[in-house]
Amino acid sequence: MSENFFESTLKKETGENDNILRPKTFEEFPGQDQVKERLSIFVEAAKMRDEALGHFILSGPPGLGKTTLAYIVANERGKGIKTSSGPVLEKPGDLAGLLTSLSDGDILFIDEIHRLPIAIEEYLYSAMEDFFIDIMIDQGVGARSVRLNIPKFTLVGATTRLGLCSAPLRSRCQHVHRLEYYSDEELGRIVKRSSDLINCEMDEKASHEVAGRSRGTPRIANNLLHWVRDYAQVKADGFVTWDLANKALNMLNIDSNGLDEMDKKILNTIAYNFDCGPVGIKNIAVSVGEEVGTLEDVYEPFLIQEGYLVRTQTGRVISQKTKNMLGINSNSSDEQDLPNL
Ligand SMILES: Nc1ncnc2c1ncn2[C@@H]1O[C@H](COP(=O)(O)OP(=O)(O)OP(=O)(O)O)[C@@H](O)[C@H]1O
Repeated sequence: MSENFFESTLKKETGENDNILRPKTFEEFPGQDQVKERLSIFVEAAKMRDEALGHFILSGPPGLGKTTLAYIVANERGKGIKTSSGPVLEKPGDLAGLLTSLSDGDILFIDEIHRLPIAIEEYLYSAMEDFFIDIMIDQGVGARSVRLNIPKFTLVGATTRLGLCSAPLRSRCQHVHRLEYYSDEELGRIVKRSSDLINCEMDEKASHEVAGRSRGTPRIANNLLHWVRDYAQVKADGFVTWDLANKALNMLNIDSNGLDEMDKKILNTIAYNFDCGPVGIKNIAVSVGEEVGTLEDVYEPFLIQEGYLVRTQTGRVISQKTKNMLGINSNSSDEQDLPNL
């Protein structure tokens, strides 16, 4: 397995099994209790008034369930859902096509909404507020504007970077819901549910091991579960014991804290190449050979949340917890001699 296991696993869906594993109701969705409660009240109220839900944004790191929650809201409201993503919508016509294909009350889910081109975003404003868009037809002297009325839809935007969503877009949304990393206990429930759905037998200790190494992220938990199942099938009789899960996960170079090779590379780089920081994200990206955006979206949030990394005004620094883990004595003048992770 490559050192970028988490990155690749976060960027794409697992494949055919993924839809089976996607919860379809709030009830089936462990974790994110506050967000779920707020959304279920929101849905219930819209149902009682027989209205479209107000527009809202789901923000948080990749793989935490933003898309899944949008589908659940549509399902619980009894309406349809169409999906697209910010970078895919290039021309106003793309957006017009999507909007006119909706029915009253449907959800339009736009992933990576912070990457919508500004011209498209401006079209979206009148659609969100007054349910029409003015489209320009032809160019030059023959150019004219045509008004298209569109159904009363609900925009659900998903973003990993709330800070990059424009103020006009945010102000047109009724709520912003922030998804947090899952606890090991919640991930344990997700692993149990998924293993039942894919007919993978495992003992409780094994499912806790998978949960504990999943960086608080259901998508990773599901992908690790598939790997552990493959391993147990090839190396044993298919039943996943703790020992087999442990061996399978060690093969992916994921440690017991859920840190993978890239996490360790980032922490080591700051510690040994940049004197524990502060160091700018661009320098880290060049040193570890990764894109700035991936570091910011995928790696940093978890490292910060778990207290390994601190973001300061002058750059990133490693925390005391990381120094302890690396065996770096804060007072030592010769840190280069100390062991790497
Ligand atoms: N609370 C949950 N319970 C069970 N499975 C979940 C939960 N949240 C997410 N998943 C699973 O994890 C996978 C990833 O979830 P989802 O696609 O909704 O994440 P996302 O936040 O939209 O990610 P991205 O930002 O990359 O688009 C889903 O296929 C689903 O099976």
